[in-house]
Amino acid sequence: MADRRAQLVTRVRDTLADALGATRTRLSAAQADLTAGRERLSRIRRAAAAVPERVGAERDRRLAEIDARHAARLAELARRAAAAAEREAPGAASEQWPQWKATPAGRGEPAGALRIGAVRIPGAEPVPALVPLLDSGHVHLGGDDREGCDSVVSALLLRALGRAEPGAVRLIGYDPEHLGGGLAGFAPLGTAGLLTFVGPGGLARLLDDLVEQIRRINETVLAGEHGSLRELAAATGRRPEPWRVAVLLGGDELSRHERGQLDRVVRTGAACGVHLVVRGVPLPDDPTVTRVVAEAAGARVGGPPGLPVRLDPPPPATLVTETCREVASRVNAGPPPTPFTDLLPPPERMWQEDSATGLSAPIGEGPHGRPVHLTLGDYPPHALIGGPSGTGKTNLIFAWIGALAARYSPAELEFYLLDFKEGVSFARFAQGRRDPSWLPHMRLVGINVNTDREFGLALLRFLAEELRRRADAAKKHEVTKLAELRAVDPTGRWPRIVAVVDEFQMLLAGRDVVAREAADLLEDLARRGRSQGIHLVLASQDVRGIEALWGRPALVAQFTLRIALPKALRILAERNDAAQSLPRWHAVVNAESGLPEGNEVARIPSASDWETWSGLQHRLWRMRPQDAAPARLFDGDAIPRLADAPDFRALRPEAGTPRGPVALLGEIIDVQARSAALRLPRAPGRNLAVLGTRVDEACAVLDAAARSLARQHRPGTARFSIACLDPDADPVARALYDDLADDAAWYDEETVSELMAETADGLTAAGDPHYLLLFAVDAAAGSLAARVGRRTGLEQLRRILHDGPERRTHVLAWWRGVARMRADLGGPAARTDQIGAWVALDTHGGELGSSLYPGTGGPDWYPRPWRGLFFDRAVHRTGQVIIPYGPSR
Ligand SMILES: Nc1ncnc2c1ncn2[C@@H]1O[C@H](COP(=O)(O)OP(=O)(O)OP(=O)(O)O)[C@@H](O)[C@H]1O
Repeated sequence: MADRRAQLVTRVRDTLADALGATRTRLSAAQADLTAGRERLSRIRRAAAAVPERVGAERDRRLAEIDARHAARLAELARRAAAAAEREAPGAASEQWPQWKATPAGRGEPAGALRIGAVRIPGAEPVPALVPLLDSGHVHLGGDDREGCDSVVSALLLRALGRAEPGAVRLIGYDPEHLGGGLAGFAPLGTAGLLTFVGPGGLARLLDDLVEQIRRINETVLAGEHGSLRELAAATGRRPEPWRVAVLLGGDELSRHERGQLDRVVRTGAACGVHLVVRGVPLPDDPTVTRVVAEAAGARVGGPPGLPVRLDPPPPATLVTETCREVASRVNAGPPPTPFTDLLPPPERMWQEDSATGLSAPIGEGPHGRPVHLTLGDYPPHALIGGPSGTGKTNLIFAWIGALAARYSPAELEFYLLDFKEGVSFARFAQGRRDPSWLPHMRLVGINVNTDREFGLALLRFLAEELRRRADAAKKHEVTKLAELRAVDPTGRWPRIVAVVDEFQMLLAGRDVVAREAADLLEDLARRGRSQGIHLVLASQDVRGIEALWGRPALVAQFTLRIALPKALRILAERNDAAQSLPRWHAVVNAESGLPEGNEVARIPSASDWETWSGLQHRLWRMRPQDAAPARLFDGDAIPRLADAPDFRALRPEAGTPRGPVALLGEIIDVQARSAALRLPRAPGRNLAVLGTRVDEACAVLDAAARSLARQHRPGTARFSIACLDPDADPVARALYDDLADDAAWYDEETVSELMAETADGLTAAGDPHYLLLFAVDAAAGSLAARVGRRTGLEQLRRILHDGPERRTHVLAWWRGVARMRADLGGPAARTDQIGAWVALDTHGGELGSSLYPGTGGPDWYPRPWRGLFFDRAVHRTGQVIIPYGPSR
């Protein structure tokens, strides 16, 4: 029992132990679960707690991002708006006052809008607040901030002035309450007529006047061709009318008429450059009206309601007055000339015109901005230009030549130009050392010809010859005019010729043969040149020049084109005094022989300054035909060189003995730079005397003669005997002796008698040519007076002079005076026919009379430096002026 009990107890104990164990296990499992659950819970709680924080951060991040993008976009838009404003209102239109200066818009460039302040945009840079005015519309100011309005008015006016060329903006003020006080700073403009005030009660008249201007501009300036002055300026680059800005500052209520006129101006003014800036006068609603409201609380522009604007401070008073003073003084100084390029066709149209019927080119701008043309052809054929010194004659010639040269190719037009006043400005048409270009149309430029009237004569003779050639060709083709000749001979070269002679009165001055022949030639050319395409353009600063022509009514009548510069006298017809009131750089162009009804006033551009001219010349030079030769430049102040002379270069040794060798003595004053040539055939009298005391010139003549002769003989086939009797001539004679080398022999005072004796004795047969070059031969009179054998040296010399030439022995001798030569030839009454040719230097015409020159009294010759008069009795009727060649070494 006890066992059973014990067993039972044990079993129960076991069972309980098992149960306890199981329970413990479960408890610990449950506790583990509990811990895990708690942990999860706390994790979940933690996680749950983190969710809103994250969402918020994300939201904030996104918001910040949007803000930043917005701000950047706003800044970008503001920057773009500012950049656009900068473009729309460059320079003076928007610059801040401390740096402000006038920056006029270029020609044809729109004037743009004007800044009055800055648009306020919170968080962004301010954007300039612009108001369109010039060529665009009108501005109406309102609001109780009077000072704000005043500063807008002065800012607008100053900026408008600064954006336009001086004189291109005119202000009309109507300020009945303050009698102009509001515009006081602009008063200096009044001195140039750029600011006018209309008194109280004058509004109707002012508006009537504006309406009338608009009507006139529409009718005569725009003339149906352009919609507005802005379009005209864009198309042509010219602005023929100023902008007119009427500033109306308050006043009484408008009458019906005034209101009607004001409405008209608002609607139609902008196209004609007529604008209103108005305060205290209502303006009708119109797209052209910009409203600015300035209140104490702030200003707004555009609208209503408009954009909020912070107005700029007013421009400093000194800036306003200084600017206005400067503008006025520029205007008072006269209008600036139009640019030279206005006279030129665009590059692709250059050299496209045909000159068959005439030559036409603009010379400047007329009062309405239209070009004024100069035409040469059958009518008018020739032109006279007149104006006192400094009024722009030379410049006008440049402008005209440039305008023609750009239109017509060198095959259509040639120029010959002669300048009788001192100066070299025309030299640039020819090739120079500084600038290798030349004007391809220019055939001849004569400068510094004031003492060489013969050069003018040479040009006229040359043109007369050309006229004859053309007339002959016309006759051959049975036509009468150049246009017809060109039509029947299309392959011929028949350019029109324009010969310009500046200060031409010099040519006609004096009553000598040169003046007489020049006047005759001019008259003939003027009369007949018209139909053969030869046109004369004569310019003079001096009324005497014109009077020289006036004596020949037939000549004057041909010059139907007249161009008068300011204050020119006598160029226009008698009662036509239009030139007297011309402003600077203007000309009256008149193709009706100067009758008042033919007057056209042109503003002449500046064409003669170096850069302006060379721009065109270089362009045309690059276009020149391949075979184009530079113009001949005749410079009266320059000394030609024998080595450069075309006639000298052309000389070659002939096989055998040349039949008629030539001695070149100097350059002829003519169109082709030819040399004066003395032929030395085997014929009596073929000797040369150089007469005068000038050592350098005399040496130069003998030197050129000897060198040119030597060039025609092969070495060893001619003799040159050089006798030098004046130490001053020694260097030249020695250099010649050295250069002629074995062909030359040297003689001096001691040996000259031997030369005479030996030469005279050798004159029995014609051997090799022998040239005696005697420098200052009269200085040897003493030694030549002595006998050598049967005869004196002088007798030998006379014999050589007499018999030598037929035996190829020629004397080229320099005597320091006519009387000395005569003495050597046998006394005052001695014959001189063995002196077949002479060159007179400082020897007066009167001394050359009797047997040396045909007729009585000798030639018209007044000695001048580095010139000689050459006369060859075998070929000349009158003497020929020559320029000795410069030293050869
Ligand atoms: N249309 C013009 N616009 C601007 N400047 C000009 C104009 N015409 C001439 N000039 C200037 O005026 C000055 C005198 O001009 P120019 O030499 O042409 O006068 P001129 O009548 O030929 O005088 P002169 O007979 O004394 O030589 C020059 O400096 C020239 O540049």
